[in-house]
Amino acid sequence: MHDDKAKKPLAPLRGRSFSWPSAALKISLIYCFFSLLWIFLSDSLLEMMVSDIRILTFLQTVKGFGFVFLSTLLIFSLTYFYTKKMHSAQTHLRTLIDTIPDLVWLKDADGLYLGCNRKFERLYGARESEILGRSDYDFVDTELADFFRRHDRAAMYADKPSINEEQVKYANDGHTEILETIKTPMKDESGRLIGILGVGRDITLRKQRETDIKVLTQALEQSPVSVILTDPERRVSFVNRAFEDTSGYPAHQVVGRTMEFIDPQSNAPEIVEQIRDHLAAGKAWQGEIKSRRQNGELYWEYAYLSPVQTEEGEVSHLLVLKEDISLRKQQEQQLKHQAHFDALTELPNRVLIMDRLQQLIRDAERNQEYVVVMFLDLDDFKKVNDSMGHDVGDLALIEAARRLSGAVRGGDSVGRLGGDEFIVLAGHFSQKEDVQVVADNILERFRRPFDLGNREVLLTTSIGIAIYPSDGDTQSELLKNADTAMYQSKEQGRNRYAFYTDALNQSISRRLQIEGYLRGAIERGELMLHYQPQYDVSSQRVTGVEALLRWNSPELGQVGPDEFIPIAEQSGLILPIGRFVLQTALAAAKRWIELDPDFKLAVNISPAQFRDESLVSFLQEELAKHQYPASRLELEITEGILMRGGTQVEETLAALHEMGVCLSMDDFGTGYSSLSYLRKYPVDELKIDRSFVNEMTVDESDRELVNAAISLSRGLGLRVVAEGVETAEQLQALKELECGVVQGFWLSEPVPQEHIGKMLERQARLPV
Ligand SMILES: Nc1nc2c(ncn2[C@@H]2O[C@H](COP(=O)(O)O[C@H]3[C@@H](O)[C@H](n4cnc5c(=O)[nH]c(N)nc54)O[C@@H]3COP(=O)(O)O)[C@@H](O)[C@H]2O)c(=O)[nH]1
Repeated sequence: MHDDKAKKPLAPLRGRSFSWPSAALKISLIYCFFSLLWIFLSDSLLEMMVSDIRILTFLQTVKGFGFVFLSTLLIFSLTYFYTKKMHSAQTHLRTLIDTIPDLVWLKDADGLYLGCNRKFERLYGARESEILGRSDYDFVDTELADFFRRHDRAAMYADKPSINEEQVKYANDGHTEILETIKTPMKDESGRLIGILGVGRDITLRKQRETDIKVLTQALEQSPVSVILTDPERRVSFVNRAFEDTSGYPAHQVVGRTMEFIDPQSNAPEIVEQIRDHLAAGKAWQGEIKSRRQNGELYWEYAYLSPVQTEEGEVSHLLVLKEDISLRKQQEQQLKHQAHFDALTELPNRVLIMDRLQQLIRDAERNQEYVVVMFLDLDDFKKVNDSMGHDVGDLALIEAARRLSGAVRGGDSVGRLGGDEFIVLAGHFSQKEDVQVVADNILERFRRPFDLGNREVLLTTSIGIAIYPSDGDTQSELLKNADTAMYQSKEQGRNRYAFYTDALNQSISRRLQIEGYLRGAIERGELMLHYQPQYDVSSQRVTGVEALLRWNSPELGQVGPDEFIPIAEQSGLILPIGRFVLQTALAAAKRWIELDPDFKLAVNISPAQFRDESLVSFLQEELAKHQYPASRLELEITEGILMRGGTQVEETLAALHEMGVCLSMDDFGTGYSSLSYLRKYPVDELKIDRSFVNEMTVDESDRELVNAAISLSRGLGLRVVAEGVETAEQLQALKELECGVVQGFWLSEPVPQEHIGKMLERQARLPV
């Protein structure tokens, strides 16, 4: 391999004469032929023509000069002709080598450059003449030069062309290329190895494309979306892993087979048709479809079907992308369900019920029928929730929903509006009277106690009924009016139903008006207190007063507390109002207690105030602020508060008692008048309701009841106050029954604050 000849550098590619031997031979032979011809012909001819030896000698000399001249001319012509021909052949070859976009070089067996083309010059940043006779080690780092050398040798040893890839950096401008290099061992005519011819082709772009295709293939393969590629006849040529995983079909079972993209059995015919039409027209289609897994299970997919076109516009493939959207569909279903159904009871919620009502109204309008809207509210549900906990409250709501659903006909709807409010919609009534049957049926079902976590609780419902078209012709109007009627049934004593009426509507409007104007009445200074004196029967002196709230509304005029206090109760306004009353009354009574240390201030406390957990601390603060003795304050509470009972009520009562605040049971005799409350709770006073006092002089039984109340109080050591004394006879009768304290219009109506001071100052006595 390493022979001496091979080591000798060959002429560079530029200027090398690869046809020189044959051209030289041709010239020599032609010259030889013509010379010999000349010699033979010219001498014979001269000898034939000239006999004179001198002339012959002269002519031969001339002929010799002529021969030299002609042969010189011939040699020049031939050399010129062949040199020109060779040069042009070389130039062509050179141009060819320099023009091809590949790198071309020739190295001897020792790795010394024998020639290279222009592109190669750029690689090493040197002229060919500077490269010749030098090796790669003179131009690139050792590692790369070793690499080149290794591959050169491999090709030479193998004695056949070898291909390898290499990355090179051009010395002229620093850019890099990936080359596919073909190294071919070069031999001379005798078959001796001269060296190695290298051709390096820039495959950077091809490589980049290959990488791109690889990445794309990997991306398709790893894509979470199912990818299917088919030919125009729907024969599958590729499916990715997501397709296999989602559909359950392994690739080998589908590739090569014809595939339908949509299952006509599971999808709407119009969708199937749409897809077929689109694809037939060479158009893309996208949308939701139902697909079937290999195991037969149906699932939702979002599909994108698109014809793939060649540059010429021919459909070469169909690309199908599909995403499993079953989970999203399921969530959508859930959301839809949540948007329309109550999570606890599974009943339709307000949105759906309003929708159904609208539908019922439309049907009823067409068929000249009635639609019934029943608004239901569970009575005392709050009590269940508060006393037994929300979990039990939830059980009660579920059971109520079950009972309501069982009480209506198949086509009727039961819904939950929220909290303990339900709605029943019943259509197709031809006469209003039938409505009562449904309402009675519902009430009947609530008569049985609810079994709530090992406790039996009686939970009734109040129903308000509005009927289309007489009570409204829109859903919202009917619902509002049914709600209004429901309040009416609550007020009428609960566990009953009430029909909506116009009068009812008016009373509700008034109620709403009052509530509206009552808001901010304190801040606007519209509320004030009057005080009604209470007289001690034995001393005949004013011993105390009852604080009574007055509201002078600029818009509504004087509104009585018996009208606005219940509204304040229901709207929650009673809390700030109640605080205002206590603060104002304590501020006024502070002066009165200075005039009479035994003076007693009575203030009405409503149930909502009593449920307010800050009542005790508020009172403590106010009593301290006004330096008013707790024992001189009396809170008038109704039996209702005690009836509701519960831990909070008991704790508040105990705390008030502890503070020394007196408790008076107001309106005694009108409610259940359960004597057990008097034993159970720390009550200090009974206030006999004015309805008994009013009648006691005309009705013996009322007199007896008053007598009984007084005796009971005496027996239990309680103070007794008779209210509503309107006549001298009534006062006399109470005196006879030895009633302790009296109060009433005959003695004094509720009066402004300044009157009380004057009364106390002049030590006003009972009118005789
Ligand atoms: N929670 C609060 N309730 C209050 C407050 N102020 C008043 N009220 C309650 O409103 C109801 C109506 O009160 P009012 O119109 O003030 O009537 C009181 C007296 O004016 C009336 N009364 C007194 N004597 C007579 C009489 O001889 N005849 C007659 N027809 N009425 C009379 O009785 C009402 C006082 O009743 P009572 O409270 O039961 O002692 C009423 O229920 C008030 O409690 C308040 O600030 N907070």
